[in-house]
Amino acid sequence: MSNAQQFVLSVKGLTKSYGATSVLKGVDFSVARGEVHALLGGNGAGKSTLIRVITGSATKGEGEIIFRDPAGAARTEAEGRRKVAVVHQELALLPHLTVAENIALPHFRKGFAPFSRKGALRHAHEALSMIDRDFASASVHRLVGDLSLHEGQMVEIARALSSGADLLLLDEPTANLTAAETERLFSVLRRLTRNAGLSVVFVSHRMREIREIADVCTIIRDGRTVVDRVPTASLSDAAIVEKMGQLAAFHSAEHAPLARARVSGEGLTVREDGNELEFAPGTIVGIAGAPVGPQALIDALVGAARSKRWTVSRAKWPTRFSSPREAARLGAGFVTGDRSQKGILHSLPILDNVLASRRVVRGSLFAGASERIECLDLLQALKVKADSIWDLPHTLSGGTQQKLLVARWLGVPSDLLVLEEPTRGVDIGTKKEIYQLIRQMASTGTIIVWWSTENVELLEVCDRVIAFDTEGRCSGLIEHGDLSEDRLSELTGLAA
Ligand SMILES: Nc1ncnc2c1ncn2[C@@H]1O[C@H](COP(=O)(O)OP(=O)(O)OP(=O)(O)O)[C@@H](O)[C@H]1O
Repeated sequence: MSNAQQFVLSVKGLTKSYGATSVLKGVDFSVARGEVHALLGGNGAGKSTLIRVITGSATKGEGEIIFRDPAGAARTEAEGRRKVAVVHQELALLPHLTVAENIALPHFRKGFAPFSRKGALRHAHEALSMIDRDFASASVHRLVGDLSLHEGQMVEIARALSSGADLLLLDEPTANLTAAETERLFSVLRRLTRNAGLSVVFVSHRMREIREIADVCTIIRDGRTVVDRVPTASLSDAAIVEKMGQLAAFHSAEHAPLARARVSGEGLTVREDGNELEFAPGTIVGIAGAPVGPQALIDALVGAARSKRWTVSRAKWPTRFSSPREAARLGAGFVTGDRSQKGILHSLPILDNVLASRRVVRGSLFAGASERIECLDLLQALKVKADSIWDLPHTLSGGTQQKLLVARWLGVPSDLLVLEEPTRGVDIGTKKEIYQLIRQMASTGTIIVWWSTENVELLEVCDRVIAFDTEGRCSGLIEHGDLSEDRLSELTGLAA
């Protein structure tokens, strides 16, 4: 078999434009059988667009896409695409169907195979058990619409893993997973690539995960391939960031001091049965652990709680906010981790997306000329490149949409800002800049509550971390000096 025939996928000179915007300008990308291949690049570089063109959900411009079977023979594009499974950045599940139906349905789409409920249940159970046996037993009958974002992500991954595809395209699959789930996913990927010859394309901005799982990498920058199939181990972090065009941002923020001057003012106390936590003004408080515990606390802090588990205590604040709107108006801001369903206003332009929280806080409804300037300043602070502030958010890449959610709260005077995975999908350079912007907010007295599934991020950013165990109980409070990944794993019950 020639070298080229070992590639399950070869893309050559691929171009793609949206109207006048040229997004892919001649991309080369080859994936060999049995490898995990990291597809890297800054926000807006063209990674998701490349995936969409490969899977056929977007049309291509120039160039060729060749799929090959295990014997090295070329397949037609239609045949090749049938052997590709994809996990997109945003969930693509059918909310009115059960978990089992969502996982099994693609297997019943060919020919006249009748749908078998029993077969679907068995198939879904086996698929989910690859990542989490307990979750498999507890979830197969549930409606997808009732799942949390994190649970939905597991279903989506299980569906791809069990699809029988030759090639898996995973676009930031670990964004909503805990460290333990990510580890389990990685061990399944290792097994399937080694034993079954599966090929995996892994898109991520998490350097540690890239190094842990990917044998080779390709880097795209501004729609062109700048690094083509290079062993990941042969490139340092700085070299990767440099190739992505972000070295300046990476270095300028890398050594930012954590220490901030003490801020005077009123803090915040939260209570549940037997627990009392005090948040001093200007502190960055991390939250770690499986979602059930952090979610209950966050819901109470932002006025979204259904249960009465946590109460909040601060002058002029009620013990329980009646709604997120009341919380925002009283000075409690929130960046949701569910970008697509709860964050982005899909039918409103970028301008309204950026100014949404200001409008709620100020009670204003109309965009004036000053708002446009404010919006452009905020976009500049986060280096958002948009053709026009009147464009809809779907014209922006996933990481860039995430920046809009963070921009919403920059400069809004808040006593508390709650962030759920605020750097989800954000590239390495911009991540560092967001850390800096949030530190600046903390230095003006805002209490920051930062939930992340990425332990290294908690270590880098937070003054203290509240840990929750897998049952959702508060299991400890760790000060910055005592923070370590081992300590976090111990208290959360999740492997680092
Ligand atoms: N439907 C669209 N119309 C116009 N421009 C688009 C559209 N979809 C994507 N783009 C543009 O294409 C470029 C590449 O976007 P893409 O989503 O492929 O980037 P990415 O590398 O996946 O980024 P990220 O890391 O943020 O997910 C961006 O500049 C984006 O604004």
